[in-house]
Amino acid sequence: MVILPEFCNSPNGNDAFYAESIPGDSTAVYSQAAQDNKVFLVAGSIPERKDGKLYNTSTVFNPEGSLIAKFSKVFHIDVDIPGGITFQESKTITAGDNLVTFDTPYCKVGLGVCYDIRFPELAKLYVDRGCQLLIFPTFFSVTTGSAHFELLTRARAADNQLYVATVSPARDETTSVVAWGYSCVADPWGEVIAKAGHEEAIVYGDIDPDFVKKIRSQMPLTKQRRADMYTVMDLSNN
Ligand SMILES: NC(=O)CC(=O)C(=O)O
Repeated sequence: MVILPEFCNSPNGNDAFYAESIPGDSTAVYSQAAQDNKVFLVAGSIPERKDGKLYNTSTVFNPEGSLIAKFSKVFHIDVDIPGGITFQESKTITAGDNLVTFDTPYCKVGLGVCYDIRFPELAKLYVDRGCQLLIFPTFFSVTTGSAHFELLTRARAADNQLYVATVSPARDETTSVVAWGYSCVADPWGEVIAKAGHEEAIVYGDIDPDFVKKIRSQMPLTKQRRADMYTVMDLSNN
């Protein structure tokens, strides 16, 4: 499986990006690349134009090149951190309202995009749907990435006892939002098993579904939840 970062075909900024429909020129390239290389391709995310609105959408292609999943970012990054980053994604992007999973011969995968990783309930719902791997194409800024990028990757992995892959663009100091970089993969114990620096790189992480089972049987957090005290309900449209 190959994973690309958030906005992998476009600049990222409050309003400076290039949008297209799905299917479109970019997804045609992704489909061909998945087929040529016989891989599952999680094609990061792209600004999607649909029904007069823009979405931040991730597409997934199987090794035959078919589009098998499509997820639009659920949570807007609307933040104002003086001296750091001001971003109002809700001004331009419409939020998605579906959870999306896809099956591979190896494991079931749940999708989020970037800021979605900050909402533990989303990841928890994917556990309930049987996922062993969560994928987040991302574009964290240097301000928030230095504080939270690895922390959130490890936290979602440890509290859900599954693998989490967070994939970032390399850092480019000339762009309006400078990406943090440091793509990484954390395992169900919360350890980082693969990590890039901030420069361009390919990072390889081995996903072992048996290790997910082992950690969950040694420490059965899901069974130990107190449903008599609280619940997280899946009200997603699909
Ligand atoms: N770009 C994002 O959606 C997220 C981000 O930069 C952050 O959470 O920080």
